[in-house]
Formats: sequence, structure tokens, C-alpha cells
Amino acid sequence: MKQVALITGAGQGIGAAIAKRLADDGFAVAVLGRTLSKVEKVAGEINASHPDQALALKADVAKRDEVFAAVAATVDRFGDLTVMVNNAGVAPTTPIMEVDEETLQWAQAINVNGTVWGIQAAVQAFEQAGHGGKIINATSQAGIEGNPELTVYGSTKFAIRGITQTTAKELAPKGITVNAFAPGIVKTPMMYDIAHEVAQNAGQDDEWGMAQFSDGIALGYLSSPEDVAAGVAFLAGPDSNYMTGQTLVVDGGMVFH
Ligand SMILES: NC(=O)C1=CN([C@@H]2O[C@H](COP(=O)(O)OP(=O)(O)OC[C@H]3O[C@@H](n4cnc5c(N)ncnc54)[C@H](O)[C@@H]3O)[C@@H](O)[C@H]2O)C=CC1
Ligand SMILES: CC(=O)C(C)=O
Repeated sequence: MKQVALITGAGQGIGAAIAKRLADDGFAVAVLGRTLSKVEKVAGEINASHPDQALALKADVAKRDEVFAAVAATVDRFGDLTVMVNNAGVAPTTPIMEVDEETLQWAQAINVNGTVWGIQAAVQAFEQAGHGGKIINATSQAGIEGNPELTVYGSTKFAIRGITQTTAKELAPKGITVNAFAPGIVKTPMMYDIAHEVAQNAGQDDEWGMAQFSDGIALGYLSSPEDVAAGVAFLAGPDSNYMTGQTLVVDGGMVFH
């Protein structure tokens, strides 16, 4: 069977690395993001080495109809969908007394609702094609253990693990597996934004800010997007067929669960 994956939030960072890794592994990939120029660049890089294997799609994962339309466009272009990677996410830093309704709703809409819409759209496509499939959701070490000043973000990442477990049980009879991946601290624009705030508060530069996060990592160094993509490649491939409802932690040894 032809393997076709849609990866959300794939214009940069972990999502772009996943798209490139899955294309190397033989998948046709739909590269979805909010900014068309960014996903077109990633898809163009993939197509340069793997002709016609990547499709760029613009969508906001918080909008259910846009996610369903993106899945339909993927099936239209490649004839199928076999793997859905719900990777898109936002990570506001929110000391508890600064949490407001707008930030809660924004993070919920993208991280949680976006994951639910991605699962629904993928299940519909798998059922229409008459086969099972694999759904892979992005959680975080911050969705396994509480992190200070990440109440809003952490709550969405804990929720994603809950959704992964409930849908794994619900969808198993349809031959669909649902797993999550939990990165630790990954050198992406998202993490540089967080490090920038830490550095600014201490009057230091961004690299100093990033270095502060390697303290709790057993392996002693920060990860690259490609380290995380390798874990996702395992979840997308046949070697994980007997695994569902699980969280694959790719964090260099930050949390043990
Ligand atoms: N960077 C890190 O250290 C960690 C990241 N993660 C998770 O991994 C995933 C990817 O993170 P990064 O690559 O680091 O982030 P990033 O911010 O570098 O990239 C995320 C991408 O998602 C896109 N996106 C955001 N909202 C969207 C929406 N509504 N619709 C479509 N696309 C949207 C952004 O435009 C961006 O291109 C996220 O879910 C994040 O929470 C988890 C643990 C650690
Ligand atoms: C961004 C993130 O997921 C962290 C800091 O764990």
C-alpha cells in the first residue's frame, strides 16, 4: 500500500524535520502550515530530492473545516492517507497569575482542538479508503510532568496524552492506532522564543537562555528536530504496529514515566 502522511505545523522546526524524514522513508507527504511560503519552501526542498513526493497546504488547524479540506486535498493529490501527524502547536509562557481567558482559549484552540480535528479528518479518510491507519500526536515532556510557568501549555499537552489514550481504545476496532511523541527541549523557533524570554529577564543572550534548559537532561545536550523526527518515523512505520495509546518520549532523559 502506498504510504501517505499529512504533517501539521510543518513549515519549520519539528514538523519540517518529520516531513523530510518521512519523505526519505518513502512516504508521500502533505506539508501543512499557516504560512504558505514556509510550507512551499519545505515541500520544494523535499521535491528537489524526491520528485512529486510533497504537497504544500495552507490551513489553520484550529479551524475544523480547513483541516478536513486539507485531508481531502491530500487524498485528491496522492490517492490516499495512511498517517496523520498532529504536530502543530503553540507554547505561551504563562506564570499562573498572568493566565487570561484569551491565552487559554488560543492555546486550547490550536493544541487541543487542532488535534481533535486532525484525528476526526484522518479517521474519515481512513474509513472512506476502507483501511486502518496511524495517528500521531505531539505532546511534550511538559505534558508528562508539570513545568513552572507553563500552566496553559502544559494543560494542553496533558490533554493531548488523554486524547491519545481515549481515541486509541475507541479506534482500535477500526484498525487505527493512536500514539503520541513527547520531545524534551528541541532547538526550534518555538524553543528559541521561550529561551529569549528567559535570557532577557537575566540580561543574557538567547544561546545562554537555551543552555539553561540542558540542566535537567540526562544526556546533557539539547535535541535537534531530526532526533524527534526519528522517533516519529518509528511511530509512522510498521515496527510500531503493535503499539497504541502510548507516548514515545524523545527527551534525552528529562522525565521518566
Ligand atoms: N521545541 C520544543 O522544545 C518542543 C516542542 N514540542 C511540540 O512539538 C510541536 C512542534 O514544535 P516546534 O517545531 O518546536 O514549534 P515551532 O513553533 O518551531 O513550529 C510549529 C509550527 O506550527 C505552526 N502552527 C502553529 N499554529 C498553527 C495553526 N493554528 N495551524 C497550522 N499551523 C500552526 C507554526 O506556524 C509553526 O510553523 C509542537 O506541538 C510543540 O508543542 C514539544 C516538546 C518540546
Ligand atoms: C516547549 C516545550 O514543550 C517544553 C519546554 O517542554
